[in-house]
Amino acid sequence: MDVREREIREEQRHLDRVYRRLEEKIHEAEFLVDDAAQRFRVGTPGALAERDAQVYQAGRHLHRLNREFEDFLFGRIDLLAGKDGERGPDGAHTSVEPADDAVREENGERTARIAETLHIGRLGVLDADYVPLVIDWRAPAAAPFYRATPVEPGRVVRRRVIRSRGRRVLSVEDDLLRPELRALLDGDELPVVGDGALMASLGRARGHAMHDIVASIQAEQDRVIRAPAVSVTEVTGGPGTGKTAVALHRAAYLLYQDRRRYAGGILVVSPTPLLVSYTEGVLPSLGEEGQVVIRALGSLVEGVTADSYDPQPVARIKGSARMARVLHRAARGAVQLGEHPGRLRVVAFGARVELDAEELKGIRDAVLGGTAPVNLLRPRARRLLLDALWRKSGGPRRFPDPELAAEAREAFGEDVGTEPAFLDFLHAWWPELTPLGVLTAMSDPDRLSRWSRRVLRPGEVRLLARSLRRVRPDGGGLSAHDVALLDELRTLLGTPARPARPREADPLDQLTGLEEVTTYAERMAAARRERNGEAGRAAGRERAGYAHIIVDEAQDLTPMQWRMLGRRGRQATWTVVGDPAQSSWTEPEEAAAERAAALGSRPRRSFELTVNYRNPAEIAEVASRVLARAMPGARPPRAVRATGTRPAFAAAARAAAGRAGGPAEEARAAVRALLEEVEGTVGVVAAMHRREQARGWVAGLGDRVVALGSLEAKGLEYDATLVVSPAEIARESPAGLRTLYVALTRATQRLMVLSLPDDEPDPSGAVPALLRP
Ligand SMILES: Nc1ncnc2c1ncn2[C@@H]1O[C@H](COP(=O)(O)OP(=O)(O)OP(=O)(O)O)[C@@H](O)[C@H]1O
Repeated sequence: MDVREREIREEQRHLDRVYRRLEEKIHEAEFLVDDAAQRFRVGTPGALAERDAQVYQAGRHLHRLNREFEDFLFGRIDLLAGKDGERGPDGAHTSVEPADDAVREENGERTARIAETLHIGRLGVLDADYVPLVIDWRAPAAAPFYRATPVEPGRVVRRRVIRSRGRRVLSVEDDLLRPELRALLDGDELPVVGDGALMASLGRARGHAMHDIVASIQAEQDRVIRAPAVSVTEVTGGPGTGKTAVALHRAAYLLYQDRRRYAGGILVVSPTPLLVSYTEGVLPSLGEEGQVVIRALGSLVEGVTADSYDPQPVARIKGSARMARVLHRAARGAVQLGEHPGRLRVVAFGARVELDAEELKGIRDAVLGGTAPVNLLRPRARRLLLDALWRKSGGPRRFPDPELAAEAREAFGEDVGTEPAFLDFLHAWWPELTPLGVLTAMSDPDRLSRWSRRVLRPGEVRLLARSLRRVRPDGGGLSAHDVALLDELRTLLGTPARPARPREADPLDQLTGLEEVTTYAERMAAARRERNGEAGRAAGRERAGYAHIIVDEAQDLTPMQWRMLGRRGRQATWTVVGDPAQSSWTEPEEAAAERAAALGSRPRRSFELTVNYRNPAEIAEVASRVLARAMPGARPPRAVRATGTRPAFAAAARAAAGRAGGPAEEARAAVRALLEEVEGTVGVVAAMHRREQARGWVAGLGDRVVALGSLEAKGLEYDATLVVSPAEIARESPAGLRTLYVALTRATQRLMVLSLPDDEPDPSGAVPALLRP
């Protein structure tokens, strides 16, 4: 038997032991759950609450264990003896540094004994004697698995990544961190198998979902993941440096560290729904669900989902901080659009009393002088109307005594203020406004031009009004940029108080311990309701604020989007990841100001990721030519591997570019070639205006192929990418070159570029002008 097989067998033995122990735990948990009802009937209330909490934890645990993780156990470290003999709560020794006598000189050789072996997995498992069988990847004892490098190995001699499927160990890959040592494990020399797990995992074919990287997190990434959650953690790094992966692992780590603190919920914000569906499986695979909500920017407002894209010039207007002023005026202007008779007539003291248009306008202006949200100003409007009617009906004259006058005024308010004539008028004259109602009211160019005087230019007003005409009363036709406007309007309008409805049990609250008084049975019932779909809503329900907010692709947020996020994170700590070189937003200073306002004056901690794990060096090199044009002087991340294959170039003739369907034949031929070359996915990226065309090109080529507009490619990756017409993508907006840089950095194996005549491909190699050195 060769070394590899023997080592696989050994890990298999350990995995079998782990599963046997898990099964015991599952039985224990089942027993506790089944037994719950009886135990409610005995004991003091305090003891019951405690048991109740235990049962609840057991139920959660059971649920997680039953999900049969794909690779429950994925790592192992073999360690030298530590400086002190102390053990942490997970049963492992805590010392990071080796003991002074851990390494000895024997026969001229440096020799050491492996004193401790730890297995790392998705959950911690102790055996019946509290000896750790598996250490949770987030536990302090697991940190050396990620942190140790040959330069600073600490106690780690060998790091092993174990790949398994279900209960079967498939392979092991080792890194030797102290190659200078002769290390002995149980008297035998420590065997080393394979040549590193990172390379093995990077070379693997990709699917349509992102995978966790727990088995191969690198030291610079680990430092971000485990950074203490001081107020704002900022992470920058070029394409493929693992920013998204690191952000998601950080969410899991924070929950593990302090579940109670983050029970307030963690919000992860992604730029597009495509990126949400690409990444949403990662946290469940790390055993974290429920407390983390992943939302696209266009779905941050409850009950609203953006389903369309704005052309760049429109997006620029909608995203601009200037919109805050326009919306302020629109909210206050829209309240004047209600249809009403133009004057108010009531009967008081047996006579008719009337307020004419002029008087009403005076009152409205006075009400709007208040700073409260418009819908919340209605009680003030009511009061000022009644005051005016009281004066006009001669009330003050009738009651010279101030005390009597006050009483009479109150009675007057109760009589007149409840008359149907008055109530109908008030509802029409001070209508309750909805954000969507105001937004659609802005689609009238004359009105919009009034509301945006001296803020937007006439051309901008026309563009914006035209774009808003697409929004339907049911909320259809909204873009992600409209959603930020709706959110701003929601704040400007306010929500009037409604009669309280009985409170639904919120599954998130259950984890906070705030509802300690609820019984286990109630919580199980809530969980059942959730499974039945009632509370898909609950999990995704809008919260007033989050405990931690993670912003992915932060460079793309517009000022209005930062304002929307800021409102959700007043009390939150933040992790903000992004890459200025990939920004498709054109006014970075304006966005920086709103970003600073959203994050507040809290202390910041910044990290930079420097290694590109996605693109082979050959692709990274071509992309860096565009980076040099887009941001002269910017440094691209260092690609960690090479494939030996250079990007391929093809050119379509002028006739193809102008055809109704675009260069369909050429694109299909290119995709077919790429499908032959790679095992996994192929992404076709074209300028936004060719998005629909591009979908047509790939029709019928199978579900390994996806076609996207340039702005949709953010954050995604494919084994092979076909980029169609760099020149068109670059011309789309003032940030077009950066968008092109994004498109060129999506591939993990192969890149092909299809040029149109405008790309000015060089006649010999078809390399477009923008991509030539
Ligand atoms: N330590 C790692 N081990 C294995 N794979 C990794 C590691 N770090 C990153 N990767 C892989 O590299 C790819 C890029 O990661 P990710 O998408 O998180 O990068 P990014 O910085 O967000 O990129 P972009 O800025 O282009 O969106 C992913 O396939 C990810 O799984």
